[in-house]
Amino acid sequence: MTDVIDDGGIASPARARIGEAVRARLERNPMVSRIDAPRLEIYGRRDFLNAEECAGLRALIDAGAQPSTLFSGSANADYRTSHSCNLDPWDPLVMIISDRICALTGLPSENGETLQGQRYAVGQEYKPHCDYFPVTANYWPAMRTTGGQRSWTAMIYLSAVEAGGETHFPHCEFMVPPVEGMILLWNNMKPDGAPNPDSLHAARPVERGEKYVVTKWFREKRWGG
Ligand SMILES: O=C(O)CCC(=O)C(=O)O
Ligand SMILES: [Fe+2]
Repeated sequence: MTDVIDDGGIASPARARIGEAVRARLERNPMVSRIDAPRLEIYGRRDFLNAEECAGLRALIDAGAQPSTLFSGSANADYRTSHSCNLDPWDPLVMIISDRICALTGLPSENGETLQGQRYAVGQEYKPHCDYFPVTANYWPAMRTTGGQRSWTAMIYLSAVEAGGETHFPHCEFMVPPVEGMILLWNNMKPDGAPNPDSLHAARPVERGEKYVVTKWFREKRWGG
């Protein structure tokens, strides 16, 4: 590829400002804890959703779940073996939860992609990946003009898992076991606004039980262009 425009792969004052604003807001919130990882900005908050809200979202996922695809649309035979679906953005519960995530982070709702639901059965996993877009990918030109790079990820665990199913950050040497109702928030960018390779993460295989999550990815600009 000769004409890659690498404005999504390098430092960016605009993306740095997004990181700074969210970080400042989360640091002020007494319900939110920073996870101690020197090279990654990552925060957690328990009881972000109550049991009824988790059950409601699990039912929406059960109703819509299809075998997961990868963003690239490539075959995902063993890379992302979960079932997933985009949740209806006009569903009242989805609207409430999306608004709550925006209020927690301070990020504009128009920058947020549709909430995506995911369900992992025993043995299913999502192998190590970064949520930001590689600028060398064939889909980057389209992403550039429809909101640009992904900045923060917000992910909520909707079920406890009896064994396995942790979200693992291998470069940071920690993993988070699912806790029903807990939200995890991390910045896919470094403080200077360049993609952070240390945000690499995986969903470890579920060993016992069933894992449900919803994920919301925030673009640096309005999603959809
Ligand atoms: O299920 C998890 O723990 C991680 C999910 C994830 O990485 C994603 O949806 O991008
Ligand atoms: Fe991810």
